[in-house]
Amino acid sequence: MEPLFTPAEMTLIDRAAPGCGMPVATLMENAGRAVARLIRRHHHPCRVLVLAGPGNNGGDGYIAARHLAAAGWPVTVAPITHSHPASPPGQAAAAWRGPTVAPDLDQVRRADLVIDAVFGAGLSRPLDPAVSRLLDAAKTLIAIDIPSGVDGATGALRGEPGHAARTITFVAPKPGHLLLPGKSRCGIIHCADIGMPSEAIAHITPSLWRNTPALWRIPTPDHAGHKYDRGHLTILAGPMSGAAILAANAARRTGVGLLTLATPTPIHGAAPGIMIRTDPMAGLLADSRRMTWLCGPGLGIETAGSALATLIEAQRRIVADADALTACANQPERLAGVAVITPHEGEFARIFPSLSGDKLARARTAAARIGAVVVLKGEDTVIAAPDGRAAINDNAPPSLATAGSGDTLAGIIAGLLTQNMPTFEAAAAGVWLHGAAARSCGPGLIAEDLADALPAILASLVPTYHSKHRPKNTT
Ligand SMILES: NC(=O)C1=CN([C@@H]2O[C@H](COP(=O)(O)OP(=O)(O)OC[C@H]3O[C@@H](n4cnc5c(N)ncnc54)[C@H](O)[C@@H]3O)[C@@H](O)[C@H]2O)[C@H](O)CC1
Ligand SMILES: [K+]
Repeated sequence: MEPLFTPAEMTLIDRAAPGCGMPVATLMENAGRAVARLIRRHHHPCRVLVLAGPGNNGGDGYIAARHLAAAGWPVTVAPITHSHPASPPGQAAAAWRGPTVAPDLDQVRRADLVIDAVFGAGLSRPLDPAVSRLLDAAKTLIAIDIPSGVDGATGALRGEPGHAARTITFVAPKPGHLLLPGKSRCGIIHCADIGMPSEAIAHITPSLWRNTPALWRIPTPDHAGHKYDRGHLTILAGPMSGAAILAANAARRTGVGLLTLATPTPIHGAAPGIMIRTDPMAGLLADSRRMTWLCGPGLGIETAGSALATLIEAQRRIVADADALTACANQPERLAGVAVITPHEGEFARIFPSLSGDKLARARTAAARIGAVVVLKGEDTVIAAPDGRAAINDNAPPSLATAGSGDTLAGIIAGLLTQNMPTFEAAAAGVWLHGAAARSCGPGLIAEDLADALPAILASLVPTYHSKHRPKNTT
């Protein structure tokens, strides 16, 4: 699992380090060396200017400068302000024997590569515009820990940070590396091991992770199982039946045993393996095996709203999307009892108009308020559980911004839930699978492609699945 630590949590870890036998100066030495090593690995020797701030981030910059200079690179340091001589960054500055210049635009323009070591975790107020101008003038900018001016906890911009080509952070990435708009300033993100003792890291119990397959486990069918063991998903279909069909196709690829489209009027064009039922919901709900339902895509706002209430009353496991969310505009209490909601920012704002703040905080607050997992979609989708756990997804390509993509995501999540995957894990896995499927399709993606791309992605996650189930070679 890949936890994400806020700057405040990172500070607690840093403070615990000396008590675990790891002085700050050694961590700083390791951090600066890691920065120099990564720069040498990814760039050819060139003129380097280090913009160094007053805190430990600046200290990392001085040490990176020393290691690059020792490797023969022409390096100059431009201190933005000076540090206390007795502090670890002050000592790192004192150990710098190379050229030091005033931070001005000419110096920046003369450099081929600029290291942003101005502020990291300690950013406490907006960046001075004069510093922004320097960072903005860099030909190639490499940020230490986080681009100066990006709030590591939220990804908000405090002032105008530069656009880094790469960012080298330590111990664990921070939420601000994955959340917009901060994410767009980080470039390629590297996380370096600086020898932080595990006892110091253990001071923090993570509740936020990068959404990777280490966070969840995809259900696999049992050898002796039958289709009912893999669950029965019912998807409500309405006037825009294509949305429900897209969701159904994706859900079936996740491995559900049976799938019904419940529709008031016959549907044409659905795959033959999909069951179409035109009887009233009450009849379908009489079958207790119909536990999991997807409500919303293409349904119509009024129908979705009343169907949602019926399903909640019947204590079903519900994924609410699209029209079911719009039906709850300004009335989040109508969602209490659902398992997962999958709003984009517009739908979220309609349901929770009074919630403000960063994306992570809003998703967590909403999840706690309605007692359901919230999948707040976007390039930086946040998955938040009512108990405070959250994940940030970072594998979604921009090609996913296409009609029917959201219906497909809702279908994938509902499909995993149908197979009894725990709710937070099913939502997180669904978001990741959706992104991975889109990536595997490449350019020209249409929503119909996503379901067909799922088997290869699933096989890559469960490598023993095929060999375990392939008949023995008898020749
Ligand atoms: N995570 C680790 O294990 C390690 C991280 N290291 C690096 O240390 C920094 C965090 O260091 P810290 O000294 O706490 O903060 P900063 O360097 O960001 O600067 C704090 C300093 O700056 C002043 N300040 C803040 N914002 C502004 C502003 N907008 N304008 C002017 N001045 C500002 C603030 O008052 C303080 O004086 C982390 O990012 C890593 O790079 C260590 O090397 C050890 C290991
Ligand atoms: K920085």
